[in-house]
Amino acid sequence: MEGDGEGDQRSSEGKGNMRFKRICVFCGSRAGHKSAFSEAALQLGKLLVEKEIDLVYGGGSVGLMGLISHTVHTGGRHVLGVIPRALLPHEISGQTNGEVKTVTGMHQRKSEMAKHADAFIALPGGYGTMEELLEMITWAQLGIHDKPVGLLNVDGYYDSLLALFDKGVEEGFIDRAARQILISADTAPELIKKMEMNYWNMKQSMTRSHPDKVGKWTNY
Ligand SMILES: C/C(=C\CNc1ncnc2c1ncn2[C@@H]1O[C@H](COP(=O)(O)O)[C@@H](O)[C@H]1O)CO
Repeated sequence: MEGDGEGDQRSSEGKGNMRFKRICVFCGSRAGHKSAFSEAALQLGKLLVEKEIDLVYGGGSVGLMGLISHTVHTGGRHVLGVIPRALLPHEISGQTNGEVKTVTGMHQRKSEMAKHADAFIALPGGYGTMEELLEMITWAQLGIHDKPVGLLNVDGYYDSLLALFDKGVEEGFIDRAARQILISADTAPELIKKMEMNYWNMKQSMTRSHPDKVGKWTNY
């Protein structure tokens, strides 16, 4: 991430200078029933191109994954698809857009995706997307990384998941501070803006809670 040098003492007003270079997007291997989901994937893809941000994703061209990767790739940005060998056959995942990195399994895939990106965004999706999102939140909570995690809540798709997280706080299972790890918004421009603004706060709070991990964040 640019604007993130050692000793950078910018105030909150200066945080707008932060710029992501590569974002990892988790999203459905299906397109879902509403056109709003596909439209959101296309809008996020176009925004990444406009903001000169590269894409890391799960590889393949199925569902929303195909829409966003095709948009970013044809828009001229670098696309890295990280795909387990077992999902590589075209009949399972389709043609991967951009560079393909083949890995042995799902665990290696996630750490590769995390290593190559400086922020994460989840679009609507199923179990796979939710599992990837939850793992990145958990890793942030444990101090394994300090990268922003965003949720694009298209058409309220994730309202009940967000309500469950709030319930987790209310019932004492999720720390109030850890609830702030996940940044959500209804549209891609709003989400990326919030994530850029939030990055510096997040880094400071992670440094306070995990001083031993400073400088070692990408230690998966
Ligand atoms: C099983 C089906 C398609 C499998 N094709 C996939 N190709 C690449 N990556 C995938 C695939 N399925 C899941 N993933 C990963 O999980 C996320 C999407 O899962 P979801 O359950 O569809 O939300 C995605 O981010 C990938 O990293 C036919 O459905």
